[in-house]
Amino acid sequence: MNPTDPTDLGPTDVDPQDLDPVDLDPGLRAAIAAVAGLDRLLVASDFDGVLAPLVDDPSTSRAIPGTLEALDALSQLPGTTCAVVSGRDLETLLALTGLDGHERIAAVGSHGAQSTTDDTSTQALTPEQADQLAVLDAELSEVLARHPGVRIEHKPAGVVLHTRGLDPTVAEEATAEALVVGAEQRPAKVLRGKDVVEMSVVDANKGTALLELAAARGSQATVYLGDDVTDEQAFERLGPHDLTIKVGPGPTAARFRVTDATEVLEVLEQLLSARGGH
Ligand SMILES: O=P(O)(O)OC[C@H]1O[C@H](O[C@H]2O[C@H](CO)[C@@H](O)[C@H](O)[C@H]2O)[C@H](O)[C@@H](O)[C@@H]1O
Repeated sequence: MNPTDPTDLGPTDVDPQDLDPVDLDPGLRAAIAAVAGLDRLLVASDFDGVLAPLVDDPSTSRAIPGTLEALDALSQLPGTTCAVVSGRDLETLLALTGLDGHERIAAVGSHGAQSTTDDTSTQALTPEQADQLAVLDAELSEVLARHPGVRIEHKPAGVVLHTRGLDPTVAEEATAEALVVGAEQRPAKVLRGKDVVEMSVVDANKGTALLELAAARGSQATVYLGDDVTDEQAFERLGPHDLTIKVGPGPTAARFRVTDATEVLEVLEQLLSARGGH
C-alpha cells in the first residue's frame, strides 16, 4: 500500500473474479434507485463484517476489492458524502482502510467518538478515565494469561477481548470472566459483539454520529450498512426515508438485509450506477 496515495487501499487475499454473482432483493434494488436520485445523500458503512469479511486476527482485516473504490467513486459525485463508521479506533481504521489523508471519505472511529471531520480525531481522557482504562487493561491481560489464544485489542479509550476461532469452552470461559471484569469495574460501556467483549471508558453512539454528519452536510437521506450490535443504534436512529441494510443473520431494526461483503459491493455498485457514476 502506498500511504501517500488514498486510492491504493492495500493488499487483500480476495480476487474479484472469485466472487459469486449476486442478485439483490427487488425491494432493495428499488430502494437504492429511490435514494440515488436525491440531491444530497450520505452513504456510510461499517468496516468489519461489512466491507471486510470477519477474520480471527483483527489486525489482518481488509476490505474486499471494489468496496472502498466504490465509496471513493461515490464520494466524487455531486452532493454525495461518504463515510466509514467503525468501532475501531480512528488510527487503526485509517491504517486498515488506507483512508488516511483521503479528502472526501470521512472516517468515524470508536463507535462514533472519533472522526476525521472534526476535532475529535484524538481522544483526551480525564485522569479518572485513564486510571479506569489502565485497570481494565490489567484485568483483561489476566484473563488472557489464564486463556492463551485469546486476543486483546487496545484502543485509546477502551480494550477488547477477542475469542473468534478459539475452542468454544475457552471462548465461553474467557468471555464470562471479561463480563465479570466489566460488571466489577463498571466502565462507561460494555459491549458484547461478535466474539468480542469490549469495554470503553467513553460512551459513543454510531446513530448520533451519523445524524450529526448528515445534518452537517444537509443530506436528505442516509444509506447505512452494518452487521453488529452498535450498528443497531444507527438503524434505530435513522428514519423510514433512510436506507438501512443489515449484513448477515440476526435480529435487526434495518429495513433490508444482505448476506455478506459481496452483496455489500453489489449495493454500492448499484448505487453508484444509479447515481450516475461509473
Ligand atoms: O461496530 P463495529 O465497527 O462492527 O465494531 C465491532 C468490533 O469490530 C471488530 O471486531 C470484529 O471484527 C474482527 C476482525 O474481523 C473479528 O475478529 C471480531 O470477532 C469481530 O467482532 C473490532 O476488532 C472490534 O474492536 C470492534 O468492537
